[in-house]
Amino acid sequence: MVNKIEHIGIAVKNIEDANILFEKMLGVPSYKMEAVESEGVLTSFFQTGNNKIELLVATNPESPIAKFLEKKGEGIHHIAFDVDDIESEISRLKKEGFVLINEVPKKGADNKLVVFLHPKNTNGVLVELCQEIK
Ligand SMILES: C[C@@H](C(=O)O)C(=O)SCCNC(=O)CCNC(=O)[C@H](O)C(C)(C)COP(=O)(O)OP(=O)(O)OC[C@H]1O[C@@H](n2cnc3c(N)ncnc32)[C@H](O)[C@@H]1OP(=O)(O)O
Ligand SMILES: [Co+2]
Repeated sequence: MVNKIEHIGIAVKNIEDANILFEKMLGVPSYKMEAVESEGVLTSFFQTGNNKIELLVATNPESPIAKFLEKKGEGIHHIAFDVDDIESEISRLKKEGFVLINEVPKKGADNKLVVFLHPKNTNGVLVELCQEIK
């Protein structure tokens, strides 16, 4: 079962500038910055009530964020849903015919295991499922 929107990922070109902008907008500073080498990203997190905003900048040219910025420009990149049991969600969604980009959960940012659903089969929305690592 999906609990809630955990975060919304936003692709940006310059994370320092975006940090200043989002701090002004939300009235709170970024609470953490974390690089995820396997994804080629540097992230910055803002708490917004029960949910978060994740700013993402590319750290190498092969990064999904670099490709996204090239094709679409800055903007909303993905929606992440919080789940209790990522393995059971993976089997449920596979049975429902969804295409997973990775079937084995990988380590994401902010202490999470993550998998992605391909946007081609989800009305053009890149969906991330994440489970807290306990
Ligand atoms: C750290 C972690 C965390 O929160 O813990 C994160 O969020 S990491 C966040 C960064 N990591 C990821 O995004 C990992 C999962 N993403 C991927 O594997 C990739 O970005 C894909 C989604 C498979 C797209 O790959 P790639 O750009 O190489 O393929 P492609 O250019 O052929 O794109 C295939 C089609 O998907 C579209 N497409 C690409 N990225 C998209 C996005 N974010 N939202 C919606 N559509 C998107 C393209 O426009 C294209 O559509 P057309 O065919 O119509 O032209
Ligand atoms: Co994310």
